[in-house]
Amino acid sequence: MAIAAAISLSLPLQTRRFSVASAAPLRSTSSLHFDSLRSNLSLKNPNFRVSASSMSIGTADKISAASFLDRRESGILHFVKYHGLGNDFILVDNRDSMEPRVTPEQAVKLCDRNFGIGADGVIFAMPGINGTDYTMRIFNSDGSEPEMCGNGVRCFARFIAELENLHGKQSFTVHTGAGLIVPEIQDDGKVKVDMGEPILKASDVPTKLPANKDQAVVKSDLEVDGVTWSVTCVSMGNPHCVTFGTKGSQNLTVDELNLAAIGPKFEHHEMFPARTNTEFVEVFSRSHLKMRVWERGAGATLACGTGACAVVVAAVLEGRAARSCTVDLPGGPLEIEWREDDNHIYMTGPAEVVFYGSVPL
Ligand SMILES: N[C@@H](CCC[C@H](N)C(=O)O)C(=O)O
Repeated sequence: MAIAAAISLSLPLQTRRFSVASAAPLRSTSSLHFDSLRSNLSLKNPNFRVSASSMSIGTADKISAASFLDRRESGILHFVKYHGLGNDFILVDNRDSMEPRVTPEQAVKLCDRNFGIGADGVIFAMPGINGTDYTMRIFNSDGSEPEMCGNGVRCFARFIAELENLHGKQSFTVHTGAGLIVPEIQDDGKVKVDMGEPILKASDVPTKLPANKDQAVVKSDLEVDGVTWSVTCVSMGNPHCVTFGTKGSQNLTVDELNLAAIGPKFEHHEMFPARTNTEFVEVFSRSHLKMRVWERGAGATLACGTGACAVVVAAVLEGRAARSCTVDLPGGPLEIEWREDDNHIYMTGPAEVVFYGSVPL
């Protein structure tokens, strides 16, 4: 279900007033509709206020995504907010330029859940390079720029399908900091993504932990705050540290973890020169895993696509799971397959519109 909002924005500091009726995704039939949501919103205005007077179920007006985003008033950013299993992003149509329309500092403000739109990151749809159809760039909610985002690229695929007539084509190529990524929109609306090959060489992850299996770091000891964790390091273009628990312990119960306390200690650990995303994993069976994630640059999120891929790679390398798994995340499940024939990882999951909106920059 998509949530569509009718948003009235008044901009007291700039004495500008306009209203935006946000649109449902073109293919949606009915949606949760925020009626009379009125807000005073300005990213330049620290006194950001929102109040909702009523909420009802209804069929949202159908506005073309392309025409909505095509408005080019200067100083105004039109965006669509999407989520993939609760990992949420502000999608920006940047197809006319290789220069992001939002700076890292503005991204931090836009992502703020109290004073901004609220998101885990800002994603830019840009012209393709090196023969690809598109380029995807992303800023984390702390303003840093990661190489890749798995849930983000599923949202990106749905965003492109809304913006452009793909002439029945369901798949296209995307250049990212992690190389070539190929999403494919399935008939059920889910997106299956060829995420490429995992990188296991320690110095390329990167981690300073010494390699202990070929060039990889598998089931290695990592001391965090006086506790020895057992970790496997995997890059999906971006770095991941995967743990199934502390050294010699039984299966982890991930719901019991104090993620906010332990997560930052992994993220900023001296063994990870580019910081790291960290996945804490519980094994239900050889094809069913559960994880919680602390993301580099975003903190605890409801899902991480690259993280789920890294988890399956680590589980296979540690002999805990088969190559095809369902990975449960706080926001829902992802299907992950690490194929033996091409060494590529395939991730399948949903991507949904949350709302359309506009903000002054
Ligand atoms: N949530 C994303 C990963 C986003 C990037 C990450 N925070 C990083 O800095 O590497 C996903 O779904 O993969």
